[in-house]
Amino acid sequence: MHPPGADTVLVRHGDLNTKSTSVKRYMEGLLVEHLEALVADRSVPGTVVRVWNRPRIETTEATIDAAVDAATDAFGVVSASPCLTVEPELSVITDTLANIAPAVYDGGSFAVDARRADKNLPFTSQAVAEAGGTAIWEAVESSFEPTVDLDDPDHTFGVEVRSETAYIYTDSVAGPGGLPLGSQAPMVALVSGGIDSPVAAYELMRRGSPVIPVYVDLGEYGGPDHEARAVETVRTLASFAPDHDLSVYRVPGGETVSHLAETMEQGRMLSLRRFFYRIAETIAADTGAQGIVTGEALGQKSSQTAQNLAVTSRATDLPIHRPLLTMDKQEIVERAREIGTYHDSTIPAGCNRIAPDRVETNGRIDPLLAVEPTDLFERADAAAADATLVSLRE
Ligand SMILES: Nc1ncnc2c1ncn2[C@@H]1O[C@H](COP(=O)(O)OP(=O)(O)OP(=O)(O)O)[C@@H](O)[C@H]1O
Repeated sequence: MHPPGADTVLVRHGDLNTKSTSVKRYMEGLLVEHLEALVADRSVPGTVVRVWNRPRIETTEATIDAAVDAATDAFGVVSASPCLTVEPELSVITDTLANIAPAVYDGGSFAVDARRADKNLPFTSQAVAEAGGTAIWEAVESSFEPTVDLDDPDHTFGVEVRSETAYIYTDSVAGPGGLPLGSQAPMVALVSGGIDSPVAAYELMRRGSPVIPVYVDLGEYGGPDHEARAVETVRTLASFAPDHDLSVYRVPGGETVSHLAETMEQGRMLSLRRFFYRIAETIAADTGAQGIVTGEALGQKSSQTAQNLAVTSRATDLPIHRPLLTMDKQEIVERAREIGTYHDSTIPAGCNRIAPDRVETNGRIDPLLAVEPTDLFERADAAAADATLVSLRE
């Protein structure tokens, strides 16, 4: 809940603080641009102000919650607080705390968490905490029996005093953390539209890599809503990145998928993954992407045993990033729900089964190469060359 009158969002970042001054300055610039794009895309009125260590969004009280949502969707943001801004004077700060306390305090323990960014101010953060605590106490004691708990309070009144302004807040909303989008090189994301691959793509975005989504059309094995699932999940990912183009590369793979199904029994699923990776590699070469991201998790499927990942990975020299490798399915599902891709991922796609009756769990490269179509990679290159772009803009 925001304090009455809050019209500014204070934005905190985390991993940027481990960087050198020049890198941090560059990344803060990216973060501010990204915040500006999110705020504009969601028609939140206001201005993003670039301040060393603490960017902020100045908006209105009516739109403060939407501004907090935008800030906490930005990659690199650890948390954001809707704030009141006042003069950095002790009496003004304590009066403000006394004014907002009755609206946000409804019993239980409280604490004042005071910080001072400017060491030249004529009062300490301890003085703010003590005077602020007294002011809050006196404002609510006629209606409640307040207690102070500095370790685990029910209510925290935050005060951050900087040389020009003091920020007063009662809530901190968690952001995704990570690094600003665009601070790392782009990656090709193989997106099937299932539950896992959109989460994997999101994780790379969270660490700063824009993704180039690639969906391989499986032809008669895909089912009527297979492509829709992929495109809709990417649309959700794109809502976190309005300043990046997430048009989907739709690659016609149906003919090769049918060929694999007709000509291979053992190893078919491994060759299919090798076909995907090779397509991704080709598109990466065209787009400057520096790696491939997939939704694979160790042992989740027969094609994802340690042996099979070793065999399939040999199809490309590019690094294959598997951010979900060690995650359990339930964790991935929870993540998909948080991000908002879960619903579209569970649209029944009506896929036909490609997997053979007896699945391979212990693949080895030489036996596989003996049965795999010799032109598999030429097929992948040709399919990638025939890709069409699905724009997400209506
Ligand atoms: N049709 C496809 N187009 C693009 N990439 C795909 C496709 N099918 C699978 N992949 C990639 O290969 C990975 C492993 O394939 P798998 O068969 O496990 O996918 P899935 O279960 O259909 O979907 P997901 O892994 O997204 O839940 C996926 O996470 C995804 O990165």
